[in-house]
Amino acid sequence: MEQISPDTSAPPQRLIRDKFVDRMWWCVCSYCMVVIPLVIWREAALGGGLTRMAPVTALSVLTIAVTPIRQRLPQVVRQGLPPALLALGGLAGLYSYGLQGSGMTAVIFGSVCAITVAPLRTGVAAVALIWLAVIMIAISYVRGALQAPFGVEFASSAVNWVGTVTTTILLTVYLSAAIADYQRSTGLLLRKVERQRDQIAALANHDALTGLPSWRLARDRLEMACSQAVRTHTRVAVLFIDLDGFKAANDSCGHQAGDLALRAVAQRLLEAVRTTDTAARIGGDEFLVILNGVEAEAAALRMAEKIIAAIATPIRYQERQLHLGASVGISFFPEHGQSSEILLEHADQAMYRVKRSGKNDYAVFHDA
Ligand SMILES: Nc1nc2c(ncn2[C@@H]2O[C@H](COP(=O)(O)OP(=O)(O)OP(=O)(O)O)[C@@H](O)[C@H]2O)c(=O)[nH]1
Repeated sequence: MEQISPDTSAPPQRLIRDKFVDRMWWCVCSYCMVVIPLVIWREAALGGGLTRMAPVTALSVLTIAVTPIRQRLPQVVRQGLPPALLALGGLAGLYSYGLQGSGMTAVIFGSVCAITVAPLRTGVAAVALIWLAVIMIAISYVRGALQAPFGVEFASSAVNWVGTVTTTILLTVYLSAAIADYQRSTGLLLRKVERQRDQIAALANHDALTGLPSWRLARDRLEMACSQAVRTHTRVAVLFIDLDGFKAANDSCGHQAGDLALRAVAQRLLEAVRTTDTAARIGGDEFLVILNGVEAEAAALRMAEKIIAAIATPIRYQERQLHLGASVGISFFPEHGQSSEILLEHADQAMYRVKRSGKNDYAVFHDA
């Protein structure tokens, strides 16, 4: 799996943009290496020297020269030079040869680069200026104020076509690769963000120690179970389980033993309930079981007995045995409440009744 970057100090968007700028730099550098001899060739063929393209040729030479030290250039220069060079070269080409050179290609790619690397407003302003210049050049040609220095004869010559086709292919290949890479990196970043979002959601919805759903997720499941029970004319049972003797086990054997006991209880609850039911940890030594589609109260009571028996089985910790019990309070939807909060509160009250009357047993909520 490709890493976006090992450097975690810089924001990922900047790392992706820096990578794109570097690819773009190589693209422009190779373009310059091909364009300089082609321009010289073309200008020599026309017999006009380097007069028209001289400033762009000089800028191209400068770009090639500073390529080895591009990382040390100020960020604004590193990001701005390649699109500026493409756009200026393109405009100079359009100005000099009209549509008979590869000027338009360079202008288009220069605009794409400017809008990709610059902040939105600057990019839009730069592209607007570039295209204003294109329109002015076009109007000058249409009105006859500007004329290409060669006629049909040169336009159909090998020199002109080799120059136009080569530079267009070069720009297309390099910039397409750079843009594809940019998109891939952005996709990777998005997937990373999605994974982290899922992890955060999982952490919020699950208890870190036991892996059981937290109250947050259990509440959603309880609400769904209640809606389903209304449709199927069944009931939902909420079993509030508080461990007995947990503090003593924790105090005598240590916190690690307590953690192990909590994980063991979670495992036993999962084994006791159906996969369609929910076992959750909602507090220190408090668990919740939600039974869906309960048809008769007796089924929930049998489940309470099963859970009490499962938790009563001693838990082995090193050379010792941890003995726990469970006090279980039960409430039913719809008769004991319409909302998840009320159902939980009533199951809690029933559980306290068990605690007060000797623990390790179950009781169903009643109003009295
Ligand atoms: N090891 C461990 N202990 C915890 C954790 N969360 C809460 N506790 C401890 O669990 C204990 C819960 O106390 P009580 O509810 O009074 O325990 P109890 O002995 O079962 O008492 P009753 O509920 O009155 O029967 C406290 O000592 C908490 O410190 C945890 O994640 N790990």
